[in-house]
Amino acid sequence: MMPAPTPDEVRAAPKVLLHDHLDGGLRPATVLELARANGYDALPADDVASLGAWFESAASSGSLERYLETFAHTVGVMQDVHAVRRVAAECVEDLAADGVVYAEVRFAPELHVERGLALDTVVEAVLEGFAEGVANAAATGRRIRVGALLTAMRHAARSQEIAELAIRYRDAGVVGFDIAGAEAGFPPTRHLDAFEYLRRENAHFTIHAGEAFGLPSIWEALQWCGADRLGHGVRIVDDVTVASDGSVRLGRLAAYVRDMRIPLEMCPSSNVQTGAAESVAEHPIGLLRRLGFRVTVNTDNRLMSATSLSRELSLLVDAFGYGWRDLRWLTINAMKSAFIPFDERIEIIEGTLKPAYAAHGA
Ligand SMILES: O=c1[nH]cnc2c1ncn2[C@@H]1O[C@H](CO)[C@@H](O)[C@H]1O
Ligand SMILES: [Zn+2]
Repeated sequence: MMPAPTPDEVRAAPKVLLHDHLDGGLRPATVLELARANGYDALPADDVASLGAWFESAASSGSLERYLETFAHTVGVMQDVHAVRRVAAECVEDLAADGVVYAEVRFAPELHVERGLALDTVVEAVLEGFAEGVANAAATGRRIRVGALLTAMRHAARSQEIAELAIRYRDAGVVGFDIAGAEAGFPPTRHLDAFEYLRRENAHFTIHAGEAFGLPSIWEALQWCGADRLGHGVRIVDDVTVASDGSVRLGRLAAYVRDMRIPLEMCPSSNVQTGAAESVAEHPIGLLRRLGFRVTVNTDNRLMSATSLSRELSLLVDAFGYGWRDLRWLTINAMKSAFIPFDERIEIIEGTLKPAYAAHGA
């Protein structure tokens, strides 16, 4: 038996992150500083430790709707170019320090226009911040590549506009599109026009589905909207039957997801906080990985879950006894599922990921 990967080793290993929200990953100290600088006076705590603890506990309500309420305070301090750019730069620095070599970071431009910013300005500020973060990381010897995903809010009606924005910036660092927000009552087909437009533009998108609502949401996301990947997708297990003798039967939707290698952007800690999973040990990721679904591991919101990608992976090492081969498989799954061009994905897999995991015997 190979020794289990330690938290330090997992942090040092190159990792790939597909599902991380910019407005869910601020440093608590930055939230405080920006609030002071912008006159945002609604923060629930006024020191770094209590504010960090507040986010994690307020987000652990067992409901997605209550979890999402905590974003009022991060979005609240991200309403000017300086703040947005700073948060984006720090995000990349933090991911690079955690050993992430490729990340797709998402945000909803429409949430950052309360004080008059134009949508284009928000996107440009984020992209500039990413470039700054990449340069700062390089100065400390860490190489990371970052792409942006533009998110439209599913309860709102701006998805077509946001999809057009994603296409406008596709050659400047935006690699895809997403919808997020409360899932129950807001099915993906509400935004069918935007998805059809993106498909005509040969663009990529993922859809938050199967997190706080079940199979119909996943089915619409794939079969009506044409999503390339699923944000979370945990409820796909509702279409998997495990008999008492251990034999497994997949329903038609689960079979489609596995057969078509649809990437599942799974976020263990976030799912426990919103009640989508009972605990990390009982997270469907264990079963889905065993069955060979294209599982990827993600952070969702590092601030609200007080986590990092290496921590999420280490939680799985503890819960499921994952070793280096499992970590390599999850990481390569994620890189294969990225929205950048095929040749660039292969280069990261062959040039960076495989050699590093081979050094651990995987
Ligand atoms: O796990 C999630 N499920 C659904 N929506 C989410 C999740 N995490 C964050 N957001 C929503 O996405 C917006 C843009 O980043 C956030 O403001 C939050 O409202
Ligand atoms: Zn999410």
